[in-house]
Amino acid sequence: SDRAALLALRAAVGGRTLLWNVNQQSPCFWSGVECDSSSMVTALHLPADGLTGDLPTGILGNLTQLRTLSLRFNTLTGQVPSDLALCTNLRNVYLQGNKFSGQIPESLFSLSYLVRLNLASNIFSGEVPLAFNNLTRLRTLYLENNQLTGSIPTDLNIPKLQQFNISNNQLNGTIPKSLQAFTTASFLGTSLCGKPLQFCTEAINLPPSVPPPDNGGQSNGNNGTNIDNGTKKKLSGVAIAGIVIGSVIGFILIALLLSLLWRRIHHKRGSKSVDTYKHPNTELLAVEKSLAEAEICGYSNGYSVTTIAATTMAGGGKGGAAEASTKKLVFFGNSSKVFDLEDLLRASAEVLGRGTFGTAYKAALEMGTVVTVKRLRDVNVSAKEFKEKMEAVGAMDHENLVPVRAYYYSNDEKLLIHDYMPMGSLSALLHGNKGAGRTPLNWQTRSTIALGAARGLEYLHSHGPTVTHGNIKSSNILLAQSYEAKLSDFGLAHLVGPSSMPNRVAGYRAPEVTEPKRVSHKADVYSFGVLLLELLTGKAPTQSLLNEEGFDLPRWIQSIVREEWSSEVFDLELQRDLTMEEDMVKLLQLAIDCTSQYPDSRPSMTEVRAQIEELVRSAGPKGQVPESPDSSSR
Ligand SMILES: Nc1ncnc2c1ncn2[C@@H]1O[C@H](COP(=O)(O)OP(=O)(O)OP(=O)(O)O)[C@@H](O)[C@H]1O
Repeated sequence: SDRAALLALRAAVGGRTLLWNVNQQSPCFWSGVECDSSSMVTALHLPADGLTGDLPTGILGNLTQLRTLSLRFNTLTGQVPSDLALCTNLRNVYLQGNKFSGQIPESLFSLSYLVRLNLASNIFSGEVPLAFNNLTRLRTLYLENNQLTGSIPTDLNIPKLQQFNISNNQLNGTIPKSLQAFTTASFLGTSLCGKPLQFCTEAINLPPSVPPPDNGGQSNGNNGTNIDNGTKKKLSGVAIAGIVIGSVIGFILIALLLSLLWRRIHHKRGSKSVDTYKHPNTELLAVEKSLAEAEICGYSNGYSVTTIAATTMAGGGKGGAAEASTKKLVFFGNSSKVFDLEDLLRASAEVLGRGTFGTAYKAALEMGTVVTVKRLRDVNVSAKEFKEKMEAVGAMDHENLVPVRAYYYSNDEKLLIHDYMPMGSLSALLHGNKGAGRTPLNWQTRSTIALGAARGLEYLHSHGPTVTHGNIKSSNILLAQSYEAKLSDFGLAHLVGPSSMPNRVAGYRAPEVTEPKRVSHKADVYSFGVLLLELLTGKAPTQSLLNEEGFDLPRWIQSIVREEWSSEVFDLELQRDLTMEEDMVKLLQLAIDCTSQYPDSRPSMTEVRAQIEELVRSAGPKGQVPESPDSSSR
């Protein structure tokens, strides 16, 4: 009967647009249809599928196992069919962006499992029913952009409601107590009054016992003015005193700040680069100490600026500058040899950070080229093996990989030269700057980043079962303009010994991986799944270092969503636009599949890439890649 119901639906509203293969006996393979193990339809996702016309009664009610119904952004008209009440398992109903009319359907109020209901941007009219109180599990209710009238019932109380919007309706009266915790954004474009809105007029809240104005025929406005005048006179004295005291305190504070600043500058001039010794990172401390001993050329962005020579060969290493002059940088493939080792050694360099394999520097060459130099440590392989591994790495060429330009090998120094990515890493973007200047990362940006990273990893895997990344994590996803993701550090996991794998990688590592040099495709998929969870939740799996009990992102997600999908898991920046929630839930499900305990249950990167591509394509203006932000605002 599920199959018959779907065919009836297609005949009624989607004859030309739903391209289902009706020769297939099971509807479970039709696009937008999901089934359970007994082939009962559990989800119907037909967003923006060109469905038009009235939805007849007698169709949806047959889908008794339906949990999710998404018909958003079509042109469906008329009333929502009353037999929806028969779909008692419904959790999620997304009907926004259609032309449904009439009262808010009664049929919804018997759906006691309902968690999400989106009726926004339709033509629903009439009053807001008190029967919403029946929906004791409802967490999301969107009713904005309709034609609802009257006031919201004072006794309205939906106990679990977390997301609510009723903006742009013709509502008036007072906001009920149970909704007062929502922000003004939930009530814009209405004539509602009371907390949290600030524009309630006194007249509405005046108790009937307030005595009439004693100026007889004068209007309320005049009365208000009289009261105001009295208050103003009293306040102005207090205000003046406040301004005077405030100014004096302000003046003293500014004077104190200036004197502190003057002392600091004076102190710095007297003792050169004292700050470099304050860095909490011990390796930086050592490097910076050697920099201070060598030659400090300047100080910018809080990082020491010196030359690569000072940090590597000329910094007292056993290899020394003499060895450097006899060795050469080895460039890859078509990379034009625009600089040589001498240029690199003379380049001014900033420490970018210390990673699993060594320290990364940003090096600005005299000719203007900017590159990243990674100074590898704990690489105990022969020159021949190093050369072979590097050649394999250098042969990888894909737009979602950070290009490796060249390498340098001597007994004491191993350097890797990459293109510098000025937009930094995904890790910095997600977890850095949480303050006022932060640019929120919306769904479109996050899904675009996920897609780029998936394509890069799929490309690596396409070179055979032994070619893996081995260290997928957010600091190894670097960003080019337009948030195009590029994987860095590929192939390095095969060069270092187990001792070099610090605990912080553990949050991404698949449970079966015991030897970091042996990471399978499916182990990469696990790490990629953790990365997706990080993108969706905004939480770093590496938090295990800060928390004694550890923070296993996949386990945490599973504990929350086992019963029913919960929007709590999504990063707050994603929760601002829940119109894409359905897609977010799909990506969440994909991430859960990737982080399955058993490698064989995880999808391949080709499947993962294809699914993310589908999500990006269905997001808003078809698959558009977001604009890169103005660099000055970063
Ligand atoms: N090509 C690059 N362009 C811009 N920033 C980079 C580049 N390569 C690395 N970085 C940044 O420099 C810092 C140190 O990088 P590095 O790769 O050494 O360590 P990591 O990514 O934290 O750990 P791991 O060594 O395990 O990959 C990181 O914040 C990284 O994002």
